[in-house]
Amino acid sequence: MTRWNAPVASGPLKAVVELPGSKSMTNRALILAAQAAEPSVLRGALRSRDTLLMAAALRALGVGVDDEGTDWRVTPAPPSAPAAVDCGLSGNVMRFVPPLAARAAGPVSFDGDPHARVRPMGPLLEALRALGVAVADGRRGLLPFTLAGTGAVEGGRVTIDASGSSQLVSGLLLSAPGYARGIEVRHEGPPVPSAPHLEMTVRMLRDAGAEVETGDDVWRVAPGPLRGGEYVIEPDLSNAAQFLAAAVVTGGSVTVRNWPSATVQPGDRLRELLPLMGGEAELSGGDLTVRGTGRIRGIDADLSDAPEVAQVLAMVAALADGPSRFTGIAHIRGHETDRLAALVAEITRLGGDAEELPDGLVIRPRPLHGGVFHTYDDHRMVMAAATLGLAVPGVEVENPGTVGKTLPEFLDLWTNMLEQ
Ligand SMILES: O=C(O)C1=C[C@@H](OP(=O)(O)O)[C@@H](O)[C@H](O)C1
Ligand SMILES: C=C(OP(=O)(O)O)C(=O)O
Repeated sequence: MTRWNAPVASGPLKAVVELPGSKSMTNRALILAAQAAEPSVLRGALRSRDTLLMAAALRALGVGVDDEGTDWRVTPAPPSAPAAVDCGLSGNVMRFVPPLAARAAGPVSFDGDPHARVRPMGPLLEALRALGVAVADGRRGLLPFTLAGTGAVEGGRVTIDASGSSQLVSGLLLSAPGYARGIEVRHEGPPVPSAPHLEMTVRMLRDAGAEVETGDDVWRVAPGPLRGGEYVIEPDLSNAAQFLAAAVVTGGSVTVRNWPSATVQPGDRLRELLPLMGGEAELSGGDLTVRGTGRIRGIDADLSDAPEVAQVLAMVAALADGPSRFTGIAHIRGHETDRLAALVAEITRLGGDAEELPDGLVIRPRPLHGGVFHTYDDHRMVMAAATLGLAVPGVEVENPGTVGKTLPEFLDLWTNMLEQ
């Protein structure tokens, strides 16, 4: 397995970064465009493992997807079977594709990377069963599984516990316009995380012409046609975390270009979170600039709305002048790896002091030293390690290529940021 020596910043950074498209928007646009009444084009689509797997899954179901370059063309078609879908390690693919594949007449099998086989799927599969779809899941509620649809899904009411992932709800909603009676999804259980991603699902469904009603832990999608057309994909703001954090860590300034002035992406919370940790954030002329002040402060933050930025913020916290507490993120134990355990293990390995909470972690800064930083096939562990490495010499990052999941150009962008 390859290792990458995370570069130390030689001083305060002054850099401008341009980021590729949002994974979550690209994957939603693909699923919606696949069901539309006419072809669509996605402008600024993200080319990464998770979006290419989504494109391949749709092609396996008979949808036309031309994923050359970053303007992707989708020619819709009713899902067809038999088909086999590789989910890789993508939560989007494993939760968004089955509700669409359920409409095919015949078997569609799903599998993924070894760790994908432990990510939560049960509530979604139970919901499909309740909607009349035959599901063969030998290891109940987990990958691999096979759906055997009849060519149509009746739809109707389901109640699920989506505390493990908001994607369990998003997946059901995104394909519901094609169900005979649409869907009503009710959540019962501990809070659903990642509210902005649910908002993204509702917005993108409505923009495509679906009728969606929302209430307290209940979502209704009416049956009806979706329109195709043009999807303009915003830059991935969750992937901005490490670049903007670099400004705070080095006491410099980093600008991310083309920051949307209004967005439902959870990464937009960086504008409020990084200032709490000692930076200053300014959105002007369509770009977001974060400036470090030379001081890094610990914080107490509920990250249930933005779990994707937890790992990078944990590294900033490990370099702060006081302790931090991050809560509301119990469910990230079910992400690409058990992210709470991984963060505690890696911070501790480098001499730090971190401890798991039932729903998060506490970090008490201590002088850190270099060493191998294990990344557990988790792209965001690589990005977090790079952030720490700016200030801690000798951080050797295991398997940096895993960034290909959402940002294949990460190492180039990082090096380029340091050389500006
Ligand atoms: O809907 C989406 O595109 C996502 C929802 C979130 O999942 P969780 O609700 O499991 O956190 C997020 O962490 C993931 O990266 C993408
Ligand atoms: C949790 C993540 O991804 P997913 O659930 O889409 O695999 C992520 O990208 O941080």
